[in-house]
Amino acid sequence: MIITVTFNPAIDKTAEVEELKVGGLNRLSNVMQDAGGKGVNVSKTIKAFGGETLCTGFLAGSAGEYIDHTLKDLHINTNFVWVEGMTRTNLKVLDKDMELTELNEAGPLIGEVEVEQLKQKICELCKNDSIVVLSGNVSKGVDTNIYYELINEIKKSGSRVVFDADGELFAKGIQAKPLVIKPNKYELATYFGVSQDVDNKEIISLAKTLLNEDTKYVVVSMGKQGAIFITQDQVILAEALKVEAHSSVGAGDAMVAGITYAIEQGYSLEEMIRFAVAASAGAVMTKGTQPASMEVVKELKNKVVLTTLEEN
Ligand SMILES: Nc1ncnc2c1ncn2[C@@H]1O[C@H](COP(=O)(O)OP(=O)(O)O)[C@@H](O)[C@H]1O
Ligand SMILES: O=P(O)(O)OC[C@H]1O[C@](O)(COP(=O)(O)O)[C@@H](O)[C@@H]1O
Repeated sequence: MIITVTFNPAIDKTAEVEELKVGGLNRLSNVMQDAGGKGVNVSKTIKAFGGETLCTGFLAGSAGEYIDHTLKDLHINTNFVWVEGMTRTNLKVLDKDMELTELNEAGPLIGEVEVEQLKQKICELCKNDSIVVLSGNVSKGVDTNIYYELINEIKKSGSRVVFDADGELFAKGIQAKPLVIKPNKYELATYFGVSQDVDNKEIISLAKTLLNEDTKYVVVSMGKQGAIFITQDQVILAEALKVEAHSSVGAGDAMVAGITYAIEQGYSLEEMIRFAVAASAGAVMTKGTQPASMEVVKELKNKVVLTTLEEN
């Protein structure tokens, strides 16, 4: 079972505008909304692959109810901790050139008691063959040490962790050595304090320092430039697929879902990469944060171009 944890889910509102005018009036078209947030998107994608998944995290108010119902309608198991306030709504605006502007709310304030409830719930849900995806921002009131603590607890139960966060959450979380880390290029550059224009050679040498006895995969996603998969034995560059883009929101989450599903299914590294890159390209082809179907992903995965950059 793949368990996803979303500390700060969101209704993702995606809308289009000809040209975004900062400080001006923008009239939006093609507005749509999805149940979102990083882990929620991962679960939606796993379900689209035919996998079994459960979503946990915090939900609040009518926006939380919308997310819970939407997931249940998709036959995704949910087991959230309900808190006071309102789950956030994040606005994603795409202009005619597919340039994306994201306006993400902070989310409800979470108290220590609720954090403890969620920690306990996650520990109860973990079986020794579970894979737990910890991804995304946390709301106010949650200590940035949270992922570090959770990864340690989850590993004690014998479960494996796939981790996708940024800033302090990332910096602290990776110290607990999750199985997989998926920073994007900018998150990696920020963590190491290097230029955002970092080249592939430097990305690889920095990412390699994050590998250890437990962290076996570091995946650096680079948007349209593809992704680099780094393990102790191999470094593989996967080009992004050239697809008709409708929304890149959720592409990273689809990649995380692809990696997680591949690990659960016991795919080879090459199959994992093909699957993850195809899943992310498939997500780009759909509007909003809708996942691509398994049929589309299977078709796309044969088109992924891989280059082995290093092999031991
Ligand atoms: N415009 C695009 N066309 C095709 N694939 C894309 C595009 N944008 C992203 N992807 C795929 O999605 C993956 C994750 O995207 P990225 O933007 O790096 O993640 P994140 O959302 O976590 O920042 C990329 O490695 C790539 O394979
Ligand atoms: O938790 P964060 O970092 O605020 O991100 C939340 C947002 O990220 C998303 O999960 C999309 O993430 P990606 O584009 O990185 O896949 C949205 O659904 C959501 O609004």
